[in-house]
Amino acid sequence: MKETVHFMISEKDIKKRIQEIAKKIADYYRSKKGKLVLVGILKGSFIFISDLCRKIDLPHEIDFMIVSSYRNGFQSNENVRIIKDLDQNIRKKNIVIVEDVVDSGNTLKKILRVLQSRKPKSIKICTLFSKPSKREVKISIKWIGYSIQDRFIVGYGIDYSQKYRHLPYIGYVL
Ligand SMILES: O=P(O)(O)OC[C@H]1O[C@H](OP(=O)(O)OP(=O)(O)O)[C@H](O)[C@@H]1O
Ligand code: HPA
Ligand SMILES: [Mg+2]
Repeated sequence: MKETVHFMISEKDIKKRIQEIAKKIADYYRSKKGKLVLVGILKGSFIFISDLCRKIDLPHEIDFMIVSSYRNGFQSNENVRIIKDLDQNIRKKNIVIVEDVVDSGNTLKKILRVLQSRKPKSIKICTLFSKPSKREVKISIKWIGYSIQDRFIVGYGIDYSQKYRHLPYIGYVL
């Protein structure tokens, strides 16, 4: 049977929340030394990072990584592969990893291990959604848009089997 999408968060609410997070990020880095680089994890973060970066009132650069985890249906596991790496050297830079959803934490654990080894000045994580009840590894997240219960969300860049990324609001599938 085909899944159905139920409404969860409006476009207007997301925009407002992103404005708040962007201000917190700008305030945090304003007096810090070192270049600021936002690293979007594709594909899920493509809309979030586009909206977020335009609200961060500080000079910064944007880069992307593509990682793939082997999934069976709704579940990810610990095998995460880098498909596209960063284009730049991040040594001595301040890195903000921008994610759409942190679920088990396995994707971020792998990315953090790889990026830490390149000796950036700092690495912080910003995610629009976090599902604490699904966590399998401990990940420290500096900025969280929404902490949510265990629902499979879609829209605003986030997919179910590559569908629904284009929805301007957040829904969940059942
Ligand atoms: O915390 P985890 O359990 O690792 O899950 C979170 C990751 O899973 C999703 O990406 P996915 O690998 O589905 O690819 P996508 O971003 O291209 O949709 C999401 O965008 C996160 O990157
Ligand atoms: O809730 C979710 N939706 C889509 N992809 C995901 N990957 C981890 N959690 C989710
Ligand atoms: Mg992703």
